[in-house]
Amino acid sequence: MAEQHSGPGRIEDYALLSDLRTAALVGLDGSVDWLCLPRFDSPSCFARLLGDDGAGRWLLAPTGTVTSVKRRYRDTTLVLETEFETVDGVVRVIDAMPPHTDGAADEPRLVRVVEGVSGNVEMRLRWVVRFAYGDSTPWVRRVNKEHILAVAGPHAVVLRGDRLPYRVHGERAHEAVFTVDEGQQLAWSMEFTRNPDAPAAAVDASDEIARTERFWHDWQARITYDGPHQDAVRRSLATLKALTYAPTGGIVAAPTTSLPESLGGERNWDYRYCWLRDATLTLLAFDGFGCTTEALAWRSWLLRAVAGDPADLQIMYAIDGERHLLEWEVDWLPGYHGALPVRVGNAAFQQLQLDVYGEVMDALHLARERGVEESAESWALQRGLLRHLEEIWQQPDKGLWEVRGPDRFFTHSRVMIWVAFDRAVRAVEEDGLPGPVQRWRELRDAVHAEVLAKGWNADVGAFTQYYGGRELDAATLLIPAVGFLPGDDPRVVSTIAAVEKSLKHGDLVDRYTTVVGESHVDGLSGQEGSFLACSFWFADALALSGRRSEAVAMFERLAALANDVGLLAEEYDGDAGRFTGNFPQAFSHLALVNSAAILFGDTAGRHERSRR
Ligand SMILES: OC[C@H]1O[C@H](O[C@H]2O[C@H](CO)[C@@H](O)[C@H](O)[C@H]2O)[C@H](O)[C@@H](O)[C@@H]1O
Repeated sequence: MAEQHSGPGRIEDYALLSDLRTAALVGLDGSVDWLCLPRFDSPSCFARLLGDDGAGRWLLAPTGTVTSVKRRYRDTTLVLETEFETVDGVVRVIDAMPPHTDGAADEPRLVRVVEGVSGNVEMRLRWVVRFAYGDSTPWVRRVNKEHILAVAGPHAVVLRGDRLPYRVHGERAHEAVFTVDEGQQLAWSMEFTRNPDAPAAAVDASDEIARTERFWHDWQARITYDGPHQDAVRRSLATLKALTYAPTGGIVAAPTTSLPESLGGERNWDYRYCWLRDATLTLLAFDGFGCTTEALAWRSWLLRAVAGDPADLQIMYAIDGERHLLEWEVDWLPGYHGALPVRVGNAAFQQLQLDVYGEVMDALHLARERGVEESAESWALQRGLLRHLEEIWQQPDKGLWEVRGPDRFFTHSRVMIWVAFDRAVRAVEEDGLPGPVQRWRELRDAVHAEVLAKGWNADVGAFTQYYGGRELDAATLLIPAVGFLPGDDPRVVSTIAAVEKSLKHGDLVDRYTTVVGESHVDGLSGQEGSFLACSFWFADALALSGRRSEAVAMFERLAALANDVGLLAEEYDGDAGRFTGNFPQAFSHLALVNSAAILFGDTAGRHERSRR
């Protein structure tokens, strides 16, 4: 009984399911501890991840002692198999969320099947539904022999299955205990419904699992990568696809909120939104591996989201393009192992982060280079963005790390402003698109000179985090990757050495220093884990500076940090040997695939072409 009421597992204990509209996290203990319905950014119906049993969960696991658990996705798909070994035998739980396909009028559904592999194993199904991030206990009733309905206000789910649970005396929970014999198969499905009085008809769980498997196999067949580390690259690409909201093409940074960047700390953020930075980099990753459809879908999303006045550009939007992501604290949830606050919404939507202009221009430029035809609307949008950038580029900003401290002239932001004007010039020179190329050339050259004069600090021997400062920032490792300077430029080589000395611990690289009393640049207390994307960027910078074999070895060690099913969180706490931050995170996975492209693909040419 104690286990039933305990808190969530380690972050690395979770596996991801997604139907391309929302996602679930399933623990090694067989418990679905996170699910928001019907969208990634909807309120949760299972939130044990940020609390305990009372915040909602769906457990399906042996009642007795489990002697070992093995887990895997079927091939490169998102059909998850968890095998529990007990003294009485072995059972396999199969979990899947059938993907939404274009135009289908289906609703999100989670399918769970248990198969008896050997012996006779007693299982417990415990179903605790709490809507509104654990705040709303539904009215649960057995409508007929086939289904149970849980309803509270606007939220409703239907549970169907071979062994429906009963209300546990004295608890707001439902349970079924039953034995699964060798060769036996039992199935359940839980579906979101907008019409509790007439929910959609029952489905066949095996068919739904087969459909899910087929979808992911077909999707993987489009990936063109045939280099080394296929498993890691394909799992990362599938994870990025799984974070895509199919109805609009928007991409969430992660499916979770408030998994802490430092265990027990306050650096807890809601990532269930579409950042232009993260989404743009994801687009590049997709496009580099043959997923042009996703690239086009994202470009349409961008055109819709940014439509209107370029001065209104935000750095992030909701997955449907909604602009207001007001941040609030869920004060009734205890947080992941006590890490408070739990936040919903993200105040960063109002920040000025100038790097975003460079990322958008770079992504659309590379898409053109790879044969994605430019559209009139898309080029008009880019010209509008550049017009606005011409007016604001001399302002300080919050930088790519979205600091909550004062605005500064962050070196990385300034480099990315250069990227924006550089790609504009090249659109005219190389692709024949119309525009005021001479003005853009002058701006490009002015920013370049400014960064070399103010971002480079000869005393420190590095490009610093912001003009006039002495602190370092791993984002400066991107300088060769975007073509601002060649990888073998002495200032780049020296910056790599400085980052190595101050921000790198083993293979793990911090974003910047968070030592209290030093910089306070981010305006937050406490420290954080090392940022996995920065760790991959370090490997990229090594490769681009000519140290390829070291880079490959580092890439391999970093890729090995993924959990048993190939997933990466935002950060890694090297001391605790644990994942921290939201999970799985697009930034980390796209850094992995971009590194693979640099190390094992033909993308190196991109950097050559980008040099001035
Ligand atoms: O750590 C402080 C900031 O953390 C979040 O931002 C980070 O995640 C974003 C999404 O992956 C990424 O685009 C950004 O570069 C990261 O710093 C959070 O969203 C911010 O509100 C917070 O200030």
